[in-house]
Amino acid sequence: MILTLTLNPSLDRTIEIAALARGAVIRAAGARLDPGGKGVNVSRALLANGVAARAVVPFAGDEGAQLVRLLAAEGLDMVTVPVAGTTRSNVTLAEPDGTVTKINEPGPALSAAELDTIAETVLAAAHEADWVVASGSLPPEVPADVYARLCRRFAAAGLHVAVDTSGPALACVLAAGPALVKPNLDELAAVTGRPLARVGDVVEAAAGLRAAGARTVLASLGADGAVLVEDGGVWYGEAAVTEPRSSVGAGDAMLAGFLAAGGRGAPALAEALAWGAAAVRLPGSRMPGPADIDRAGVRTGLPDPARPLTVPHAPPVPEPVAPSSHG
Ligand SMILES: Nc1ncnc2c1ncn2[C@@H]1O[C@H](COP(=O)(O)OP(=O)(O)OP(=O)(O)O)[C@@H](O)[C@H]1O
Ligand SMILES: O=P(O)(O)OC[C@@]1(O)O[C@H](CO)[C@@H](O)[C@@H]1O
Repeated sequence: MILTLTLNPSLDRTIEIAALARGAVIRAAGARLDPGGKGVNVSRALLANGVAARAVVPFAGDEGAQLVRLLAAEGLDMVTVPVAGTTRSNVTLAEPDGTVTKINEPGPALSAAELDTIAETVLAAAHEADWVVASGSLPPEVPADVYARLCRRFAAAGLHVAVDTSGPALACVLAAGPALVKPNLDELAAVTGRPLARVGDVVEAAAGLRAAGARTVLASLGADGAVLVEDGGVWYGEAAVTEPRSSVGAGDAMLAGFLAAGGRGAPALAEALAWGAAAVRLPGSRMPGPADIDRAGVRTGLPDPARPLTVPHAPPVPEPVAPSSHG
C-alpha cells in the first residue's frame, strides 16, 4: 500500500480559454473542478489503476469540505484531518495548444500542533504501507525543514519515503535521506543552483542530490521526458504526446506510475513515463486510468549527455542584498 501526505491540498479549477490576454475580459470555453494537491493526485492515479493507496488530507472550511466530498465521490481511501482556515483553490488557465498558466493560492497556515496531529495520523494510517509520499508546497508558517523531520520519523518507522517538493523544503529534506525525490526542471535548477541545458546537466544535478542524501532521483523534464539516477545506474526515457491537453498533475501521475511499478529500474521509469504522458493527454488534473495509458509510445535507454533540452532552465537569480542602514 502507498500512503500519501499532502500538507497543502487544493480545489483545482481549470478554465479553458482561447488565448491568454492580460487586462482583458476573457470568455471561457469551458471549466472543470478537480480535487487537487500533489499527494492527493498520486493517490487518485493509483486508485484509478487499482493500486492500493490511502491519502492523508488536511482540510479546512467549506472548500475543504468540498474537496473531501469530491475525493469521497472518487472512492479514495483517505484519512482526513480538520485544520483551521480555508483549503486553497488553485486556478489553471488552459489554452488549446496545451499551454497552462497556473495560479496557486498559499493555503491555510498550519500550527505546530496541527502538524503534529498530521504526523501522528500518517504514522497511524501507515500500518500496511511500504511507501509514504510527501508531496507539494508548504503552507504558510510551516518551517522549511518539516519534510526533513517527517522523513526521519517515517523512515524510523520502517517506511520508504518519497518527497516531491520545491525550494527550501527540497533543499532541507535531502540530508534526511529520502528514498526518492522527484524534482522537475525548475526545482532541480533551483536546488542545485546549476543551469540545465542538456540531459548531461540533469544527470549531474541529480547525482548532486544523491550526494546530498537522496537515494534515488527521478527528474521529470516535461516534454523532454525523464532521467532516473539510482544505485543501479542512470536511465533516460521519453513518451511522445501529440495532442497535449493539460500537464497539470503529470508529475504526480508519473510518480504514481513509478511507485506502482516497484520504484526502481528502467521498467519502473517506463511505467512512470506512460502514466505521465497519459495525464498530459487529459484535461485539468484528471488522473489517467488503464484505458488512457499507452505503453507502446515509451522509449527508455541510456542518457545521451549532449542531447539539448527543449527549454533550458536556469536557477533563479538571487535577490540583491539591501545595504545595511546601520553604517
Ligand atoms: N508536453 C509533454 N509531452 C510529453 N510528455 C510530457 C509533457 N509534459 C509532461 N510530460 C510527461 O509528464 C512528466 C511530468 O511532467 P513535468 O516535468 O511537467 O512534471 P511536474 O512539473 O512535476 O508536473 P506537476 O507538478 O503539474 O505534476 C514528464 O517527465 C513527461 O514524462
Ligand atoms: O502549490 P504546490 O503544492 O506546489 O502545487 C499544487 C498543485 O499545482 O499541484 C498539483 C499538480 O501537480 C495540482 O493539483 C495543485 O494545484
